[in-house]
Order: sequence, then structure tokens, then C-alpha cells
Amino acid sequence: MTSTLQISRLTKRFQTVEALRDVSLRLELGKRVALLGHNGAGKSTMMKIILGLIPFDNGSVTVCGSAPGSAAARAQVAYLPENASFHPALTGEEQIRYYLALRGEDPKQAMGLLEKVGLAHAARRRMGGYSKGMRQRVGLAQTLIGKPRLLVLDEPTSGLDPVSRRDFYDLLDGLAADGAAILLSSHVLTEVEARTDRIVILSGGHLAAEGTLAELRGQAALPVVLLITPAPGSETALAAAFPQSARTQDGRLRVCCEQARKLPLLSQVTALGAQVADLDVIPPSLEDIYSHFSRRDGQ
Ligand SMILES: Nc1ncnc2c1ncn2[C@@H]1O[C@H](COP(=O)(O)OP(=O)(O)OP(=O)(O)O)[C@@H](O)[C@H]1O
Repeated sequence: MTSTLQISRLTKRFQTVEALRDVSLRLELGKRVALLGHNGAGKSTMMKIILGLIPFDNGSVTVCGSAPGSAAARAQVAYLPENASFHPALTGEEQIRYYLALRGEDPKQAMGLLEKVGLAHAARRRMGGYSKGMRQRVGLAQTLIGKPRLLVLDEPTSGLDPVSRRDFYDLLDGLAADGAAILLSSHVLTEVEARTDRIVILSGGHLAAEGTLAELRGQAALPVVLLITPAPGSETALAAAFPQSARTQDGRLRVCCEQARKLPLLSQVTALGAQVADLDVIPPSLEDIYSHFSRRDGQ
């Protein structure tokens, strides 16, 4: 697979603070990668280095095969800051036309780009009257100029309502399907869990974990939870069958088990036949996994 971003043993210091330490990462075309980490973990520093805005001390970084900040790299990369701000007197269309002209592209593409982010209906309204979600869409339209191969998005959904968040991720899905690689930071783990391909956890400037959700689950080896609903009249028998269980407020039995014990336990539950009304198997969430890797690092 083609790699749009290759980071190898990257280290960056700010005076006495080691913002990034020995971080290695690869980002493939068409992949959506979430960059997670506590405040101060090094996410923005990594993004600034990828964009060529600040130098680094050690290691190597290549963006589509070129040095970050070089003309070749900048032609392939787009960036959306967390709080994109625009002149309130300009319309969305005027703003995008302006950016297109700056990039040496035909300003006539503006409406097409705004249409792509679902903002064509408001393109001729002044941005002073736009909601936060609409401004984020203008920001995203700006990132699409010149069909970049790498999109770097700093907390792109912060401040958006649930529907706007979902729409935003739908847009990202389309861009990734068209072949763009997307690196986004977020503190909203539930949306990241469902809408990205790989997860990178930075902790205190180093790479605490990296992989698909399934891979991180495997590495963390956290327990699985089984929620067993007893059939009416079988509550006592089931509680006796699973002495390690705890009863939930809604009357279900909660059993925690290691991954390796999951299948034997499921067999035990199914063997109880009609005594069991229902069963839910709950794997560890990204929040559990994130806490695990962060705690392991003392964060
Ligand atoms: N220009 C700077 N000068 C000095 N220290 C800095 C500078 N920029 C970042 N740092 C330090 O580097 C570390 C990483 O900061 P960074 O902004 O990359 O974190 P972050 O993960 O983006 O955090 P947040 O989620 O709060 O945005 C922090 O300790 C921060 O104080």
C-alpha cells in the first residue's frame, strides 16, 4: 500500500519539555486515523511538524515522499484547525473563491466544493450568520482544494451537534473512499471508535499504542462483560450457576471474564437453555482501552 505519511523515531523538544519522543507512524492512502491523547500529549505538535510549521530535533518525517513544508508536500496536504475563523462579512462562496485563487486554482470551483460539504444552500450568505457546524464545513471545503492526499484535522467535530458530527464523518468517509488519507485528533472517543480505521494513542509525548480497534483490544487484553437476562422464575438458579456475577439494577447478571474465557462461558450460558431470556456480550470500549494505555503510562 502507498504511504502518504511516514514518521520514524520523531523527537521534538521545547526547551525542557519533550513534546514528542521516538514516535513512529505510517499513514496509508484511504485510511482514517484518529490521534488520541490527553491535553499536552503531543498531538498538535505532531500536526505542526507534519505541516512543516515547526522543525523537529530527531527522526524523519516524509509527506507523500517529500519533506514536510516543502512545496511538493504542501501541494498534497490540507489542514483544518480546531477553530477555523473566517471574515464575518464574507459569504462562504467568497471565502472559498479567495482560497482557490491563493492556491492558483479556478475560483469557479467554489460552488462545487461547497456543494460537496452540504453548504451550497448557504453559499451566498455572510459567514457572520453561520453556525459553528456551517463554519466547520467551510473549513472542510477549504481543505478539499486541489484534491489533497493527506488531510490533517485538529478536533474537527468539537462544538458540533450530534447530527452535524455524523454528517461530518459521512463526508470524511467519502473523502477516504476517494483515496485521501485522514489524520484527525479528537477527544470524543465514541465517534472515533465507530468512524476511523486505525487509532494512535499518544501519552506524554510517546506512542502508547497504535492499531485497529480490534488490535488494540487484543493488546490491552481487557475483560469482556456478559449481561445475562434470566427468564422469569430462573433468577436464583442463574445466580447460583454464575457465582462470580453481580446483579444489575435492571435484574440482569453481569459477568466479567478474560477474552480467553469468553467462549467457554458462552457455552455455559447456552447450555442453560430456556432459563436464559437474553444475553449481551459487551467488548471493552475505546474509552476502556484508552484509559488502560493512558493509565499504564501514569497519565
Ligand atoms: N511553543 C511551545 N513552547 C513550549 N512548550 C510547548 C510549545 N508547544 C507545545 N508545548 C508543550 O509540548 C507538550 C505537547 O503539547 P501539544 O500542544 O502538542 O499537546 P496536545 O496533545 O495537542 O494537547 P491538547 O489536547 O491540549 O491540544 C505540552 O507539554 C506543551 O506544553
